[in-house]
Parts: sequence; structure tokens; C-alpha cells
Amino acid sequence: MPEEMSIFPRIALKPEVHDYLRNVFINKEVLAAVSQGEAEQRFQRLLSCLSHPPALTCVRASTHLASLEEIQHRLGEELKQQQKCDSQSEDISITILPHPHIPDVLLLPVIGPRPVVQLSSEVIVGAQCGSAVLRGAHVFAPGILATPKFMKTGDAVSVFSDLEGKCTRGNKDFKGKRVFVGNGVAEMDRSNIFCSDEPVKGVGIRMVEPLYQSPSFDGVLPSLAFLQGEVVALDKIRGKVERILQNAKALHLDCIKAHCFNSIKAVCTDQAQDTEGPPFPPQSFDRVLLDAPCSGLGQRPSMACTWNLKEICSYQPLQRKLFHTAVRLLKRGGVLVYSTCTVTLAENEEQVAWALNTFPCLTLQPQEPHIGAEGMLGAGLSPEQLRLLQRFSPELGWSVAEARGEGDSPTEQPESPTSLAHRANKDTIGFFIAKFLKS
Ligand SMILES: C[S@@+](CC[C@H](N)C(=O)[O-])C[C@H]1O[C@@H](n2cnc3c(N)ncnc32)[C@H](O)[C@@H]1O
Repeated sequence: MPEEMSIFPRIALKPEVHDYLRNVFINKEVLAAVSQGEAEQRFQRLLSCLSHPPALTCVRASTHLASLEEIQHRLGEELKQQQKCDSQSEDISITILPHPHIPDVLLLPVIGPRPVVQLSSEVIVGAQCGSAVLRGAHVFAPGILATPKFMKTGDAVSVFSDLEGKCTRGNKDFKGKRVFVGNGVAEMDRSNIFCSDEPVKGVGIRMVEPLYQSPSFDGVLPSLAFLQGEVVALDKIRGKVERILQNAKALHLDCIKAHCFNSIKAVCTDQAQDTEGPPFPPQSFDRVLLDAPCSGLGQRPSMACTWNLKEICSYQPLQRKLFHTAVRLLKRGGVLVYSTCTVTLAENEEQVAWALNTFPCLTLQPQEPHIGAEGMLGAGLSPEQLRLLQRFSPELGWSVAEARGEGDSPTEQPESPTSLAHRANKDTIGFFIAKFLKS
């Protein structure tokens, strides 16, 4: 794809990570199936689409508390209210559509890039903060790296994302590589941001004209959110566990228990162990979801990834340790789902090949719904096995017209189910799902 057709430059990777990923996407098995040119083009498309936001935001609705239609309506009202506060405009329309294939998922089109005129005052934010702005967030003060020398509360500014991590905190006139993400109004003086004795908190720049208009769920999801079922959740980060418990409480889901625990050690050897909390006895779960810690290279939008190859490659061994636990905890006849939000073979198809070799009790199962692409060639899996995997590969479906929201505007005509389904299933983050049965 010609570079000039993209709004942002391709995601910036360390050269060693770029080469590693290129070898993944242009591996021998791929080259036996498609031409070198086609494989190279797919890889370049992946790098381009990773720096752009997906066309839609997906929300899983918890339909045990209200019908999908009611949630759709309430979500629309809350988002409208929120946007009214942000843009001070009365003329606000929010488009929320049911997913054409998944009954409890709502889709919110991301609108952009919009024709926003850049201002002379520049605020530079870190790449992660810039990505959050492209997904509908305001700029929180800790993410701000540079502001104009005399920036005061109420000043209108243009916000740019620092592409190479070169802007130092407190800079006044950064001229390095940066990309425009929209216009906002300062909620703090420069001195409050950089010269405070306390760690600075709260919104620093309120975005009024973001380049991409994306719904923000700040303060919305806890009342409407999206979990269902009987779940024991383990995470080693206490803050995540607390958030899960808060969400469960807001949803009146008493059946969700969450524990701060190292999952690698989640199987107990003492059969008399109380099963209220971890560690748990072997074979005590009907289903296990291993939503594994991963290199996260499928996350979009991401302008830059600063990780080195050692960091990227550190996940495969960790995932295998977690896999051992997951298989031990699962009952015979139980289902194990393994998922990641990355695009490497090492963390996806290679893990499946390893798991099938290591645990003869596991077999791959069909997935319902199956809306992603099949698994990627390169890990020695058979065509039948690849067909049972779901790899969400935005590079296979991403086109610039879609990324720009050209064609049918979401706010005008309702989008045709075919076109919506195409965008919802193809222009996604990079994601991988494998489903196993333990016999
Ligand atoms: C992809 S995220 C899972 C997200 C989760 N499904 C959710 O919806 O919040 C992977 C999680 O694994 C956690 N993690 C990493 N190593 C772990 C370990 N050894 N034990 C437990 N959790 C771990 C990370 O803290 C991270 O939150």
C-alpha cells in the first residue's frame, strides 16, 4: 500500500523487532502459499493498520440485566450526555448498531479522520497517551510531555503524539517526529503540570476536536457492563482484581470471584485444600479461559512499540507455564480457550502446535461464531487445524477507504448489514483464539 494513503506513519518498531516480525509474516510456509510480493504487502499493511484505530468499537452487553435494545438506548443516552459536556454542541448523534453475528455485542463506529485545523500552540504527549486519545480519551496530565511556555487554563491547543519517545518532560518547543491527534483546551496551567511537588493527576487537556471521534466509556461501563457466567478470575495485579470485583458488584454478579494470585501456582498438591480460593485442586474447573499475558502487538492504534526482541520473546515461556496450570485445572471433558492480542506465530500458532504435542489429551475444537480468519501458516499445523483457529488479521481486510470512514458515513444512512459485518469482523485489533477439548 502506498505510504501516502495512510494518515499516520506505520508503527515504529525497534529494527530487531521489525526484522523478527517480518520473518514471521514472510515465513517459508507462507511463501509456499502466496508470492513474496503478496506476503510483503500484507506485512506492510499490518504495520500501517496497527498505527490507525479500528473502524468500530465493540461492546459486550450484559443482557442478564436488560435487553440488548435497552442497553443500546441507555448507552446512546449516556454517550450523548458525555459528548454534550465535551463539545458544548447540541447537535449530537450517536450511532450504535447490533453486531450482525454476535447477539450480545454492540458496535460503535469510530468517525475519522475528521478535517480538524491545526493550531499554532502545540502540546506533545507520550505515544501511549496519543493512542488513548485516538480511542476517545482526554489527555491526562501525567501523559503530557511538552506544552507552550506560557500555557494557561482555557488555552486552545493542538495535541501531538511523540513518535520516537524523544520528547523530554517539560519541553517547550519540541521539533522531533510527532503526529497530530486533535485539538483541545487546557484544563491546567503549564506550571501545574510540570512544577508541582505532588504527582500530577486529572485531565490536563480536554479534547474538543479529536482527529478520530471514538466513544469513551469513562464512567459508563460500570453500570451497563459486559460480563456473564460463573467465573473465578485470577490476576497477579491487585488493581485489576479490584476492578473486576467492582464491575461484578455493579452488575449484581455474585457468581464472580476474583483473586490476586500467581496463576502459575494455582494448582494445589494437597487434595484437602479449601476450594474457596486458589490454589485449586487439579481437575476442578469445567472451563478455563487462558487470556494470556502477551506481547500485545495486535493492539491498535499504536504509533510506536519501544520493546526490544528479548521482551517480545519473553512471553512464550510464560504462556507455556500458564498453559500447564490451565490443563491441570481443567476436568476431563472440559473446554480450554487460549487467547492473545498479539500477531506473532510464537505466541499463537506455535503455542497451539506445542500444546497439541505436549498434552495428548487436548484436541482442537471448532469455534462458534467463527468470524476471524484462519490460523497463520508457519508453525507446522495442518490445514484442518488452521481452519479451527481464529486469527483476527486486520492486515487482510484493512483498506484505506475503510480506515478513513469514506463511503457511507455512519451518521447518515444506516450501514448495510454486509458492509457492517465486513468492517466489524475484519477491521479489528490483532487477536487470536484457540479452543481445546480435554479428553
Ligand atoms: C490479556 S490480560 C487478561 C485480561 C483479562 N481477560 C481482562 O479482561 O481483564 C493478561 C493478564 O495476565 C496477568 N498475568 C500475567 N502473568 C500472570 C500470572 N503469572 N498470574 C496471574 N496473572 C498474570 C496480567 O496482569 C494481565 O492482566
